[in-house]
Amino acid sequence: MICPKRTSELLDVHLAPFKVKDPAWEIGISKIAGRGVMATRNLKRGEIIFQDMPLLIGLAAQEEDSLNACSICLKLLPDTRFMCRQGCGLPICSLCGKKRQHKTDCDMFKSWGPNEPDVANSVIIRLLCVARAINLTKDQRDLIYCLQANLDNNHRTEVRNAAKCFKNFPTDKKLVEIMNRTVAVLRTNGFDKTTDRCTDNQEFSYRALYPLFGVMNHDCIPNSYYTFEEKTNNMIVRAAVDILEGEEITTTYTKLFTGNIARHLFLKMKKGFTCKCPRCSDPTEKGAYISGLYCRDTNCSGLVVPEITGLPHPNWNCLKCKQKSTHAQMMKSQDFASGAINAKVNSNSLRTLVHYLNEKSDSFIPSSNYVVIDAKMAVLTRLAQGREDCNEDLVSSTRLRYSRDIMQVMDKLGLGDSLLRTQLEQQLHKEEERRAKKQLELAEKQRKLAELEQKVAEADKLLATLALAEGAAAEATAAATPAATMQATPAGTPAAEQA
Ligand SMILES: C[S@@+](CC[C@H](N)C(=O)[O-])C[C@H]1O[C@@H](n2cnc3c(N)ncnc32)[C@H](O)[C@@H]1O
Repeated sequence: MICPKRTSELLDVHLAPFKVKDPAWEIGISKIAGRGVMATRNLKRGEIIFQDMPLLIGLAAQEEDSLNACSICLKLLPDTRFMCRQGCGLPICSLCGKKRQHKTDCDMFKSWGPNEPDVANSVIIRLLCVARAINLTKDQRDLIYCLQANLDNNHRTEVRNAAKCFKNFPTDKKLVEIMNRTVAVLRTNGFDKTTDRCTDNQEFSYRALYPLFGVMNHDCIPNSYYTFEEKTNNMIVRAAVDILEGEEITTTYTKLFTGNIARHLFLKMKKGFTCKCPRCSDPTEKGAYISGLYCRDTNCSGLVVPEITGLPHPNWNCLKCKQKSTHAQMMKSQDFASGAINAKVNSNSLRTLVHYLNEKSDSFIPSSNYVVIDAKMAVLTRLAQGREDCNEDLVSSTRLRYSRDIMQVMDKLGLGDSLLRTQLEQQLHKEEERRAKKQLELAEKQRKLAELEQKVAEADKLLATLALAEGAAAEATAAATPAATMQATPAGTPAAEQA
């Protein structure tokens, strides 16, 4: 492990633009693993702990990504004529084509001679983030070397494959070593294909190295969360809960709503370690039962959860009847449920999906299971994009119900603040406001109706009084008419008709 002091010195240089008198963090020896980021004072939930900026950033350009995105601003471009005309093999927008960073990238790749410079090649575009390490300053390069690099047999493959796409790829051992090391550092500490960010529903697909963030260790219930500044891509890390002075500041490397086994496998395979946090040591995951499935015994209504063994295929136990099941048996149930729900998630009808989740899925999978949570998240995302085939009442009740369901899971897990919680709270708030406004409008309508009804009643009363008065007047007139007049009227013709 490189000493925390040297790491701090290099980080100070990197983070000079954000220098503050009394930083809330320092690099220290971690109880979790190697170095870690520690709180230098008590921190309140929501407080900014630090800002970080990318030392390296570039398009992820993975196979499933569209390649027509600018290699500088990372924004999606029209899907024709987006390649640089200078022959470097990089996609670029008209604004960024004039920037210094592009000139540096373009000169470097041009000198390597891409085989087909006019054709977007994912291997070349993906390499850019790594190759940019060559043009960093010595301090910046030292910082890369200072970060942990999990070296496996595969870490040289990326550069080896990229070399085949150029005519004059560097053979200088030092340059190739810098790139190979950068690949390993990016894999250990970086982001790849982040799905955390999107603008106008367009997902950013980039890989990046945020060095201070790279020193943060993982916890399945992290005590911090991050957001990004749109224009600069800078990262802002905040306290998710109150943090005490001296406590380690942790982040999560995995999705939060995955079960113990899936997280264990991901961390083992991708990050090379086994997490021993309290959530990973609790078969119920703090009572959230995210991996929970129904007992295979049809007479038992218990939930079955995996044993904590650290093995990828543990046995499962029913918490009620204590019956044991094999991993393969429980995976059959999970696969069946995942298949059924995902088929509905991928179908076109949002109404059908909501109906399925509300009325059907509970009969074969507990609502706490991650596949149900994922499906509810998918519904909320689709609702945020438009109403689709749902009427206003269904949209409103679904938003309220699913946001509350997901927040309940977060509370059970003990998750503090996060971007997701903020978004859910905003949705709930908006929905509650909308409902309150609708109720006010309804009350106003009822008030007006009551007012009208009262007016009608008063009018009726007035008419009745008038009618009475007219009747009385007619009677009085009749009574006052002299007998002579009556006699002068021809026989059989009422006086009124005459008039
Ligand atoms: C991004 S680095 C974290 C900083 C690292 N501790 C250091 O000294 O530079 C990621 C590596 O730290 C270790 N690590 C992080 N979180 C861990 C955890 N919860 N349990 C065990 N090892 C962990 C693993 O070796 C992982 O590959």
